[in-house]
Amino acid sequence: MPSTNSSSSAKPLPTIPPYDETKAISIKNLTFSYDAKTLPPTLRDLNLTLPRGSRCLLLGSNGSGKSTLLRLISGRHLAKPEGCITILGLNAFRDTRLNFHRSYLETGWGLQTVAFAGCGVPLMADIPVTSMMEKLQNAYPERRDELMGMLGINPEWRMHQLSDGQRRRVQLLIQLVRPFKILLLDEVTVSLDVCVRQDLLRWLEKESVDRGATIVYATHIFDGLDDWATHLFYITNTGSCGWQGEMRELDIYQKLKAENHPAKMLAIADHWLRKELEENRRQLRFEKASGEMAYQVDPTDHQGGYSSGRNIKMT
Ligand SMILES: Nc1ncnc2c1ncn2[C@@H]1O[C@H](COP(=O)(O)OP(=O)(O)OP(=O)(O)O)[C@@H](O)[C@H]1O
Repeated sequence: MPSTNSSSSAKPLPTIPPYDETKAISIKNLTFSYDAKTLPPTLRDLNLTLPRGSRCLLLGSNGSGKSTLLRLISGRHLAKPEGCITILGLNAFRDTRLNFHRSYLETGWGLQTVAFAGCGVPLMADIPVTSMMEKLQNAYPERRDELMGMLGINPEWRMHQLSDGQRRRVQLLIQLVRPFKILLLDEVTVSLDVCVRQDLLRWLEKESVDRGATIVYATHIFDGLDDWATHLFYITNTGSCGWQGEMRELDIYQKLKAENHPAKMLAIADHWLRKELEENRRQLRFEKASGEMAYQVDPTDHQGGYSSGRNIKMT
């Protein structure tokens, strides 16, 4: 697509003071509850340090707190103790300079509107792709063209006529077009086709290698991620840290790599999350058996009433 503007039209971004590049993202003793008075903590005593240019996968079961952690890093929630999360050396919640250097993409911002730098833009209006956040797109014409090519976006597409996957490609274009230092991704590849997803992952890797962008990515889809991440952060189903560090420090990963395992990340996730699931099921059976739930188990059912439910009586 021909450029309509020169890249010099991009306004200079607010500068970030020099920071320790080994700590692009730094989290110290983070415990977070949505309502400290009535709810137990969602996240417990988390610590994480990510250097500039790292790509960190967030792994955890449903409800473990991945989105919550990403929202805290993105500055949408206030973390306590105050200042326990710093991004590029700045307070993740309070420092508005970060709005220009940090990008956050989540599944939920999906289909109706996209919030970007405080503006709501309809994603389903009868407008062409080129009119979506036009000024922003035109501020970075080379990057826009590169992204449009990579995402296979036709500039003539009209937003109200797009499929979910096509609309998500446009969302990615808008959120990625301004060069970011920090990128937070919450399961954003859902509904992308397999080729675009692979190309996006490669493009993200290039951003971190060439420009030193730091990326945190929460997902349950591990295709194409076996050699993508430099770091891994596993949140358990109690919101605490199950494992964190560089991939090369993770023994099970090295073992699977040596075996040439075809789906290393999937195997690691399955190994850890299945343990949690089995423990959950065991506790559920125990609670049922001890009558703590609204069920009673028929003592003749040697499966504890769990497997078929046929011998469970409602109290
Ligand atoms: N606004 C909220 N108020 C109260 N509790 C919340 C809120 N949002 C999320 N939670 C709870 O916090 C916990 C973590 O939710 P979160 O969405 O961060 O998990 P997740 O790891 O991203 O899950 P998934 O893999 O299913 O997307 C869940 O138990 C959820 O019910």
